[in-house]
Amino acid sequence: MKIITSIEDLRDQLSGQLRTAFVPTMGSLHEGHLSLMRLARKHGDPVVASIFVNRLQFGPNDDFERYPRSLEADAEKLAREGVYVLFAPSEKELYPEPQEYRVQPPDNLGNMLEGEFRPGFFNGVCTVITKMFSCVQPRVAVFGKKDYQQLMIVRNMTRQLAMPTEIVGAETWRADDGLALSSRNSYLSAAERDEAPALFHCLNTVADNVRTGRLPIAEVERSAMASLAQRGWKPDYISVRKRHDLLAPDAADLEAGTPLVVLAAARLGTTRLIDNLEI
Ligand SMILES: Nc1ncnc2c1ncn2[C@@H]1O[C@H](COP(=O)(O)OP(=O)(O)OP(=O)(O)O)[C@@H](O)[C@H]1O
Ligand SMILES: CC(C)(CO)[C@@H](O)C(=O)[O-]
Ligand code: BAL
Repeated sequence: MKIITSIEDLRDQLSGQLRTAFVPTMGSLHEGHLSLMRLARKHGDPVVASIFVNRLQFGPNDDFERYPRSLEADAEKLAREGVYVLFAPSEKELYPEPQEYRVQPPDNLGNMLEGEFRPGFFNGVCTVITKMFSCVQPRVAVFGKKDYQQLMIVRNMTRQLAMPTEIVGAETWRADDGLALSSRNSYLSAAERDEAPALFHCLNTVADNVRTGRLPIAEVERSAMASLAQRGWKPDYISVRKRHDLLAPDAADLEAGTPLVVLAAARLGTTRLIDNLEI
């Protein structure tokens, strides 16, 4: 595996490649990331991964400085997965001047859920992904469903901007107790790690209650938020949405059996976790 830090070297290395499969990450790699590499291999060749902790998508009080970084261990894991190139640019390389040209997702999708609680987050994601795609020129790129709204926004962006990259979604990789793997899980204390699967259990309860249809959805969401809060969590949202546009379902949607997903974000101590479940 080649570790490349400059855009120019990356272009040289990948010139003439028409089937590149790309997996962008922020590093601190876990089994969920590695499952994305394996899926990428099924969709193209060579597989290119990136590691870049993108300051643009962090708010002023977010964990940019604290975000875990482990480039050497990450590179070993990627090499074992048969990744051809690891692109790991410095901030100076990717943002040599203030990034004034930005890619702004539409308000409806970009300002709800994660966008509401992390203002500017999706602007930062869309901007860095557009720039990464311009560097790597992938035919396919793989994103995890754990970041459900991000996957949808990136997919819509590539379609509306006619980018020549197909977006593939990967299932969420979980620990045996149900917790979605996430780099931020490393912030959890032992006691918090024991508590953390409650978020996924809560999503399952919501899904069960929506399926039975006995309670109004708003009531199901409220009671899920309350039960997490009672366990010491600080939930930002637990929300049932339509899978295709992430809008709240109305009675006609429920009647028609429109596919739904429940999305959640909550703080456990100082760690903010997100997860979701297709119903
Ligand atoms: N458990 C998982 N299963 C499948 N894909 C995942 C999982 N965790 C992360 N990914 C995907 O890996 C890609 C890179 O994500 P990222 O580097 O932010 O990792 P992360 O574990 O989500 O970290 P964070 O703690 O920042 O949320 C994204 O497409 C993300 O959706
Ligand atoms: C897609 C991404 C690598 C962009 O920085 C990041 O948002 C992530 O790791 O999910
Ligand atoms: N996993 C998505 C990137 C972020 O939370 O900043």
